[in-house]
Amino acid sequence: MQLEKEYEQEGQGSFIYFFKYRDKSCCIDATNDIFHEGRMINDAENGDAKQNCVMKIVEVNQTPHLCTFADRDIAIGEELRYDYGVPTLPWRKIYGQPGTRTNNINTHGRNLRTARNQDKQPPCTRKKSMRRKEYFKYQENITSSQQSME
Ligand SMILES: C[S@@+](CC[C@H](N)C(=O)[O-])C[C@H]1O[C@@H](n2cnc3c(N)ncnc32)[C@H](O)[C@@H]1O
Repeated sequence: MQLEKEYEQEGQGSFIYFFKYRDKSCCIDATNDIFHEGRMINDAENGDAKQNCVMKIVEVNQTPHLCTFADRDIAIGEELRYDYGVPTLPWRKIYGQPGTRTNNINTHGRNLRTARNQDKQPPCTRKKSMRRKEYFKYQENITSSQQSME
């Protein structure tokens, strides 16, 4: 929680996923993760037409993994969204969609400033941080190595 506040103060946005696993409270901090695209998935409340994924904890070799599953057909170019499970998220108030449900698995995002910025710009077109530039470079490398294998 302390770390989350620090990130918030630094304007990093929120990439911490809280969940319960075998009766323990756990969290995965993807703030400095540049490789896993799951960290880019946005929030939409269950029942909202924009919600198209669910996040599940899948145990593999006694280690919990966060896995995202589509829960309906998703069109090409459609933004992925699952229910973060927190009724009080600031953007839900901004958009006049006060949360009424919770799946009780995480508490992403309390960054009102970021949420307001995102209201103005699509999620992936915000000013790129160094981490994100590195990520795109990584993606380019993968694509070019795939092409050279073909
Ligand atoms: C796990 S990140 C998702 C990726 C983020 N959209 C990005 O581009 O870096 C969580 C942050 O995304 C933003 N966010 C997620 N869902 C949102 C929504 N429905 N409306 C506005 N902002 C949202 C909030 O700033 C939140 O702290």
